[in-house]
Amino acid sequence: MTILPHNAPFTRFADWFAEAQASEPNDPNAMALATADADGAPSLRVVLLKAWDERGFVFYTNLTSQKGREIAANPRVHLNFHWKSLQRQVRIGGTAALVIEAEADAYFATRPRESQLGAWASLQSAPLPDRATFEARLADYDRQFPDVVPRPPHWSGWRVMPARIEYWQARDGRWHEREAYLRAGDGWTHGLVYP
Ligand SMILES: Cc1cc2nc3c(=O)[nH]c(=O)nc-3n(C[C@H](O)[C@H](O)[C@H](O)COP(=O)(O)O)c2cc1C
Ligand code: PXP
Repeated sequence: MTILPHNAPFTRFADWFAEAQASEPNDPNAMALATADADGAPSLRVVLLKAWDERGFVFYTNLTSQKGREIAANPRVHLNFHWKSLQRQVRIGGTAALVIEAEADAYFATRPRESQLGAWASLQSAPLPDRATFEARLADYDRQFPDVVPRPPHWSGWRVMPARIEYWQARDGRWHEREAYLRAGDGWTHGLVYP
């Protein structure tokens, strides 16, 4: 079995992501994120990819949200990009780890003020009695932070460190091409998969 170098699956991601950024009309960085609760029940939602390199794929969220609590208890997650106009899918299975504080601070500082206030005001995934309650909380934080809005301690990034990456390209007759990379020590093994 051939062990490929550490960057092998990422050069393909760079190419496909660049093509998606050029061709997808909306949110080419949107990816479905699957988590599982303590009983193994899955849940799935879309998040935005905000950084990626050979270490992994980063998104930001509220750490007390459903996904945040599930990942803290079980860091095994799955990501899925579906670039419809390119008829491509990328599946990434791996383990999530929090980014370092400085990385989260730096990203949070780039967000629009409204989004920063939302990160404070939203008790993400908790029941909301009515919209006015959320708006009152937004106004409270707007007063509390008249200048710079600091990153809330409950808001940060997760980096999904991949163990398996699969590239899927649609072909006529559903004779699709699937190519999977599996982590093997410092490198990767690689092979085709029936469609
Ligand atoms: C295109 C799109 C991008 C989104 N990006 C994020 C994101 O990066 N982070 C986030 O916390 N929620 C994002 N959301 C909202 C999530 O899908 C979800 O509603 C929210 O995070 C609560 O999920 P949870 O209750 O499973 O934790 C996005 C939704 C859409 C449709
Ligand atoms: N948090 C929430 C609640 C979002 O809805 C999104 C994007 O829809 C994000 C975070 C991540 O994107 P951004 O940092 O660009 O707001």
